[in-house]
Amino acid sequence: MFLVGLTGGIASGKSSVSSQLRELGCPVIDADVVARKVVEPQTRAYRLLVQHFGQEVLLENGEIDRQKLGQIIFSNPEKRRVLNSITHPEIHRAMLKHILYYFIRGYRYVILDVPLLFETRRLTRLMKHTVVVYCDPTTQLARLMQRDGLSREEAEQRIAAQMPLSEKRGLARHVIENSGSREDTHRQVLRLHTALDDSMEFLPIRAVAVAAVAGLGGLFLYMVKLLAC
Ligand SMILES: CC(C)(COP(=O)(O)OP(=O)(O)OC[C@H]1O[C@@H](n2cnc3c(N)ncnc32)[C@H](O)[C@@H]1O)[C@@H](O)C(=O)NCCC(=O)NCCS
Ligand SMILES: Nc1ncnc2c1ncn2[C@@H]1O[C@H](COP(=O)(O)OP(=O)(O)OP(=O)(O)O)[C@@H](O)[C@H]1O
Repeated sequence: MFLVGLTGGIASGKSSVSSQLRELGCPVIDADVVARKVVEPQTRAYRLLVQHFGQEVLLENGEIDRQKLGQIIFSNPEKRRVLNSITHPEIHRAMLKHILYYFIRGYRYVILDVPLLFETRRLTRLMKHTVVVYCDPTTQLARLMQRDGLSREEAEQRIAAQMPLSEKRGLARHVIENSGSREDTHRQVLRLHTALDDSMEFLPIRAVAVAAVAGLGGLFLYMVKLLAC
């Protein structure tokens, strides 16, 4: 099995592309969804968040107030670093479990939708393919302001909290240009899907695992036979 890292900038269109890939039958793990699960009440990350950011980042029902936490961390790099140091190890652990699930089910590849893929070098090294969903800066800003109801200043702050999208584009093996129409993007997604389906596994891990188990089984039987003689 191999891993495909799908990334981009905030509001560049990752979710739109990943939902099209899901419709084509690809397994996709969404880091934003995982990130929400790992900070649910009773979790370790939740307790650490309350310890560091205080009760004021909680809603009345005890859940994390994501809007409030977002306002704090996107305007303060040090607090963002603290949030990342609490959540990222938990996110990576949970994603590994999802990957194992797909591995056991026999999928050839899994797509990881990770906004901060290139900001986290440890993860990047594990990817056979990297895909950046790109759109031009003006379009990105306009889409972000419209989708999240942010002022220009707030939206610019959030974009500045990530590695520049143009830099990410230079690091990726595949680029999906999403400044144009949804149809245009869909055509590129279809091409990417074909490329992934045609991609060879560098190391057929599944076959190696099966061979290793079969080999150990054979050795065991041989030993049993020897001892029985
Ligand atoms: C800051 C939080 C509370 C805002 O929650 P909210 O529901 O409003 O947004 P959501 O989680 O859907 O994220 C939206 C986008 O913001 C960007 N973003 C999120 N966290 C970060 C971060 N720490 N640094 C830079 N950009 C970020 C990503 O592009 C993401 O796709 C939340 O994003 C969070 O807990 N972030 C820390 C975990 C993280 O790094 N998640 C990104 C996936 S690894
Ligand atoms: N080709 C397109 N044409 C018009 N609107 C688009 C296009 N692609 C995406 N959008 C819109 O732009 C916004 C951002 O897209 P999307 O939510 O897919 O981005 P994202 O990269 O997943 O964002 P985030 O990093 O915040 O999770 C959404 O409102 C989406 O509907």
